[in-house]
Amino acid sequence: MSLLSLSRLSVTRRRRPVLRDVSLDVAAGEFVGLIGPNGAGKSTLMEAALGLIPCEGRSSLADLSAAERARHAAYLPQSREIAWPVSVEVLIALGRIPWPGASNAQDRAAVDAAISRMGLEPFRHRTANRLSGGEQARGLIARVLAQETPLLIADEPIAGLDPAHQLSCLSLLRDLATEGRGVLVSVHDLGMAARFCSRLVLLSGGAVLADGTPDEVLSDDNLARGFGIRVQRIETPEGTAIVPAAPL
Ligand SMILES: Nc1ncnc2c1ncn2[C@@H]1O[C@H](COP(=O)(O)OP(=O)(O)OP(=O)(O)O)[C@@H](O)[C@H]1O
Repeated sequence: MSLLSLSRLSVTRRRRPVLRDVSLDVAAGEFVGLIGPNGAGKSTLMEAALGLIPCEGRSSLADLSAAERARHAAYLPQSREIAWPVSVEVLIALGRIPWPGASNAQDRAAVDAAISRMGLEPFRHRTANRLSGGEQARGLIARVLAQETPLLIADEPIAGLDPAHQLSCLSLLRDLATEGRGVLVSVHDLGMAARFCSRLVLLSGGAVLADGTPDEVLSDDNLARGFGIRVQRIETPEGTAIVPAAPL
């Protein structure tokens, strides 16, 4: 079942095309990683898919009302700004706004589960915007989880997280996909993308350069064309680690 369908999305910014004719589907059960160099159009693709910026082409989310869309897709933007000095618990509970008919018990269960999944119990009553950068990032991911949507779209969810939390965050997102959600993330760490995502989409210059399994997409040729780098591949018990070795 498709949870997101993008057909020929194009975005122009300051009269410059930054996304060109991108078509992409995310099905239930898929963990799709968007990769590509800085400025490739990853954030733009997510914003256009969610209807947050004007675009040409079609996103299936555009057919939904704002309320329906918020119950279908949760979004973690790249900016980690927390505007108000609310507690972590209240910040996460904001993810329940799309569910006005939910009982208090359902809301509490969703918030408690999100706090537990992101290891935020010690921070529950702390003021969210006075936490460290990584702790704030985990609070915002928990807010996305509390939204309990079939589709999760997260722009660089592991940016700013320490290695242990990077692993637990991607492992959690993979588990959610295995449970039948659809997950679309952007990620810069190619090794982590290869290890956790079921499918990768490589964007370059606003267009899709490659779309397939991590092995297919992370070929030497694609990495040279997409990122202008040569990589070293190291076999580990957890799979192949991909280390950027040198610019070409
Ligand atoms: N608000 C904006 N106004 C004008 N141009 C923009 C705006 N936001 C992004 N761009 C441009 O659009 C292009 C794509 O940006 P985008 O943020 O989507 O890239 P990205 O792949 O997410 O990059 P990064 O890996 O650095 O986060 C870039 O050239 C960027 O300069």
